[in-house]
Amino acid sequence: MRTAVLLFTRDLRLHDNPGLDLARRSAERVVPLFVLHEGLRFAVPNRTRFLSDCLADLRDGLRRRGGDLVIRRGDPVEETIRLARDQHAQTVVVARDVSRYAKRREERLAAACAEHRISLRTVDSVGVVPPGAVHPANGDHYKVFTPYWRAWSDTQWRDCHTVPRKITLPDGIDAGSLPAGDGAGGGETMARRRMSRWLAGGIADYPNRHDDLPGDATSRLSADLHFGCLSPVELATKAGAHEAYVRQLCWRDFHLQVTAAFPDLPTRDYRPRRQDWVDDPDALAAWRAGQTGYPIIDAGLRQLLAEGFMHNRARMLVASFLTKQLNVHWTAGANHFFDLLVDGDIANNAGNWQWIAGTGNDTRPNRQFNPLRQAYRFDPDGDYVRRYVPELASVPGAAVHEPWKFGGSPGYPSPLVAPRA
Ligand SMILES: Cc1cc2nc3c(=O)[nH]c(=O)nc-3n(C[C@H](O)[C@H](O)[C@H](O)COP(=O)(O)OP(=O)(O)OC[C@H]3O[C@@H](n4cnc5c(N)ncnc54)[C@H](O)[C@@H]3O)c2cc1C
Repeated sequence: MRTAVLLFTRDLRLHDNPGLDLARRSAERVVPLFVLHEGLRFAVPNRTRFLSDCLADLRDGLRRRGGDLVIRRGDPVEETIRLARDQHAQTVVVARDVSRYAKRREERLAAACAEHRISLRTVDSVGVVPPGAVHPANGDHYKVFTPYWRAWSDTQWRDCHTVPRKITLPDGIDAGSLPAGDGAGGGETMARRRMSRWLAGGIADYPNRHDDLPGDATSRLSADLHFGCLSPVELATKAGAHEAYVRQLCWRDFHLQVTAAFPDLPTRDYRPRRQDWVDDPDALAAWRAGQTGYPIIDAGLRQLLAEGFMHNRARMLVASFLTKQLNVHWTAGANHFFDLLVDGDIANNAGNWQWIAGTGNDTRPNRQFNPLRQAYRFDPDGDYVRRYVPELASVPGAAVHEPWKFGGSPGYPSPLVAPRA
């Protein structure tokens, strides 16, 4: 009987999983494996808690189908090869990914598999359209979103794979212990519930409400997509005619294909256009703590501290404030986001930070968001600010956006830089 080891990475689902489908087609016995690579920069508490839930849920789903999720700790390549050799596996399956870490893992896996005469098979599962599948005539990736969106919209998406009814694991494998979880809401089961609710409700209002800061009317599926608890192909297919929403999934693919072509995106300017960066540790510390004296900025940053999430509009405002008003380098802000976001994602985080900072794929690199105008527009009654900035909770209405106009509020700082109308 043939055996395949399926190395799960961030495709933690049974529905529409190309790796699982390929492993089952290439062998009668499948060893689903996840390797906890502890000490990685990626492994911050907010994400490891969510990941623990994802793994527990995946194990449950695999067990219900006769299989299991084998957990190992250590280097993913060494552990995969060790298990493949112990089980006399002929095949290892893994999903391709775009970060430098993932590419290096795949290269090392390919070398180790070749050394041990194991066949390595790779699949695409990270985006709707695989990175590199569409590219302009004169280059390997799209540098600007709109032409990418046109090309992306013209592609035929693959069909979704069905969920396997049965998975056969070789006998006698030690499944290993799950990391401790504490109910952070991760995992395919919860993700699919969130997706169903979203498709049946909120998505219809997305074009009108996606920027409604207090309304919190976006899908909140970013962490599910990041960990692959949801298939982006399935979500995009089901979202169908809701173009405004599908376009956001295309933005996700856009940053994936930029990162695939420029894996230094999280550390190096994509377009080194700016020399005016300022080293200001005090301003950076105030920004991180949500103590800038600009209520709309502080509300966003405090949402991040409290929830490990921030509304997209607030992400844009706080990033613009740091990089265009304080002139602090975008990597400082991106690192802070990456430390806290449950959906923290190399491609999306770096791609968006560079877009805002004017060093990335923006066609208008000098764009600045005026925090006051944006506050009145997207939080017209001040509810978002009052929710996250308790020092201002008793200030009624939109007056909350300019506390300096009524002499300030006890315990709330004055603005770090002079307000502009
Ligand atoms: C400075 C900054 C940093 C960001 N960092 C991240 C990050 O680390 N991880 C992350 O997933 N998103 C990031 N985003 C993009 C976006 O803010 C989040 O994806 C979104 O807020 C998640 O909420 P949602 O799932 O309710 O989004 P929805 O509005 O419901 O959008 C649906 C999905 O589309 C994708 N999407 C939406 N907006 C964008 C965008 N601008 N770029 C790429 N994909 C998008 C996401 O996968 C999202 O889940 C960042 C944006 C900015 C401005």
